[in-house]
Amino acid sequence: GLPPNWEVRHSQSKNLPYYFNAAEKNSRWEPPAGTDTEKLKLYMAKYHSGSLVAEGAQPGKIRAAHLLVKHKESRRPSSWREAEITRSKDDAWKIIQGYEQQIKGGKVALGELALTESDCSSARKRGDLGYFGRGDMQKEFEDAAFALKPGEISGVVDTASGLHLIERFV
Ligand SMILES: N=C(N)NCCC[C@H](NC(=O)[C@@H]1CCC/C1=C\[C@H](COP(=O)(O)O)NC(=O)[C@@H](N)Cc1ccccc1)C(N)=O
Repeated sequence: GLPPNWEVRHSQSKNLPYYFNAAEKNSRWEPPAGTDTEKLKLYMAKYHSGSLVAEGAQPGKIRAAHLLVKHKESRRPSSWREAEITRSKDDAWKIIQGYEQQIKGGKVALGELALTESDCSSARKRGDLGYFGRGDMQKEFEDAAFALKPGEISGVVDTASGLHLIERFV
């Protein structure tokens, strides 16, 4: 709800709601102090029902998380977990295949494992890479990610960074 005398109006030109005070005859873009923002968010969601897309989604972009296991042949054999990564590529394969079995066996979520095991800085965000489009990631990663349906998890993807498992969200 809004404080007394305030109402939400709609700006056709900007296709955005604005706040109008009938008593003071002034208007503003941001909600006046004392607005119950929880209800406001609900109102916004209802108001835009259907037209409100997930924040940040743009056509052609997807959102995914990954778990990266680097090895000594990685283009940058270092990470927040390990200053110098010396495991062999073979060992990295065994490790990430174990993770794949745990994840696809429903034992643990990819994001949960990424938190502690991923050699990418996105580990602290459970591997979440945010939205990205074609051209942002290395080709093998991009092709694998875009081939997934939302909610699906890839097999092991081999890039110059290392070995990845990818979970596509959107
Ligand atoms: N959102 C974007 N556009 N960020 C730029 C991505 C650059 C891109 N990266 C890759 O293709 C691989 C696959 C995913 C992560 C990644 C590699 C590396 C780890 O490997 P390394 O580079 O040490 O070899 N992690 C990153 O880049 C991180 N900034 C990803 C990230 C971390 C936190 C929040 C968001 C994104 C590339 N073209 O090299």
